[in-house]
Amino acid sequence: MTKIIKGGTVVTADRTYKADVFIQHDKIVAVGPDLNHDADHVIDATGCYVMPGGIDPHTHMEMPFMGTHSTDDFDSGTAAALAGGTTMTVDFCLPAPNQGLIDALQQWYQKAGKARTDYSFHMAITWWDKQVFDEMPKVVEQGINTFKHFMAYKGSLMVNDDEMFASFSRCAEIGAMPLVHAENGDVVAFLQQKLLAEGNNGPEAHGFSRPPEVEGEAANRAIMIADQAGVPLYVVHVSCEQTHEAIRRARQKGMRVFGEPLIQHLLLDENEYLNDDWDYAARRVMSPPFRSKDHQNSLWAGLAAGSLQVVATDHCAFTTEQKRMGLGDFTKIPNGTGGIEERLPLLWTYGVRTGRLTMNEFVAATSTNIAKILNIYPRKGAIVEGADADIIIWDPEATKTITAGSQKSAIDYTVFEGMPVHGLPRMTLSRGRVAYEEGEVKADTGDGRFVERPANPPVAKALSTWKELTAPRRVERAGIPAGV
Ligand SMILES: NC(=O)NCCC(=O)O
Ligand SMILES: [Zn+2]
Ligand SMILES: [Zn+2]
Repeated sequence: MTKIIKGGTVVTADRTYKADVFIQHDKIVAVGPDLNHDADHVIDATGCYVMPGGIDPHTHMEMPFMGTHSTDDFDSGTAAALAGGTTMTVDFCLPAPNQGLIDALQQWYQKAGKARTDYSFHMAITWWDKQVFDEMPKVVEQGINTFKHFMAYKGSLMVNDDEMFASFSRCAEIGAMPLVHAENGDVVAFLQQKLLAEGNNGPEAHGFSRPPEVEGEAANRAIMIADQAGVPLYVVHVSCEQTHEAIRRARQKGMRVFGEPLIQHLLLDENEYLNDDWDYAARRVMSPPFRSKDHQNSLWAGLAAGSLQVVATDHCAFTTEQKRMGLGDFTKIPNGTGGIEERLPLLWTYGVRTGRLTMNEFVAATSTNIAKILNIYPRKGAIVEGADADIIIWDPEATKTITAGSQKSAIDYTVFEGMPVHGLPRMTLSRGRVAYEEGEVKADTGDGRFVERPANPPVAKALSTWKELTAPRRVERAGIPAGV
């Protein structure tokens, strides 16, 4: 099976140029101007950009959380992904208390059997003892090189500093990278109880209970712990200047820290929680919460400056009925919002079309940077010979208004309802197959494949080399033997 994409403009993280793309089976085998290869299918990309498929490194499909499960599973969630130009998702495997990592992984492989996109997992460290320590290298052997730590959700997913330091140190030993959800869970728990006691029980109190300082403190703490453990760090859902500042400062000091804003935090602000309609506000409850416009400006600036690298979604979609579990007590509203179908069109419309990002920065933030961080580049995140043929044919002139009625997600609303977008995928190819075209998802349930991610990405190797070189060393003194 061969295909040729003709007449388009290839946009990658570092170049924009007129070129055709020739695909054989699941791989790109040639990229260049006016290719005259014979192909079984010709795809006309005149007037379109040809870009690497999006990679969303932060999703929660069918996530067991807060007494329920997120409603988009790997089937509906990855259908939505393809419709929005995303060809790979990375979900979080969450072991239950005392459950082994490998055991939990079997459950996630089973759930992900329904995926229509390629996928991988981050393994969450939700508790700590020798079994977890022993199983971490086995997880890495299975092609998972990232471990997630929740510094919030006290009493469920949260880990303490000692557990985090032990796990980060283990990551350093096995060439893996820790991720953190950075919020001070103890302070959040205190503020939640205080607000409830004062009669603040509506969804707006969710925002009051998680101020930016709570996030910035935790991010800074995780960064310093990672530095002591000698390991790179990836901070998920960076929502505010305080966290961005901590990341920026660390990077300026040479620390290997990455930051991931979400499309929701870039575009939706804290006023959403003040809406008169309880359902409207509750649907937007996620952690960290939406912030002020100043924080949004900081995140956009970080993407342009390179201090923040990746735009994700944290797609974790609950229905209105599920959100109503928190009527009368905001702490029981399942935390999470959707965005996997809208991420690329929104970032294009409000990033590229406004001049806040270049097209190349758009590709970097939605695909290439995370492919490098996750050590799957250039198999993913690139339009080059030998890469997987995960490609978007992007029509920069296509428009629509986002509405729940036409989304692929299984929930009954979208937090982006009514927002116009200008720039949409006309076609999405996943490993050379047409997976989405003109409104229709063509990939079947189960077409996705697990993508193995090898340990020791270049940044981890460089950092461990440097840490070894600069490690404290005993000064040898004449006449004083070691151990005295
Ligand atoms: N973000 C959120 O509110 N829900 C999903 C779980 C998490 O990432 O914290
Ligand atoms: Zn989180
Ligand atoms: Zn998340």
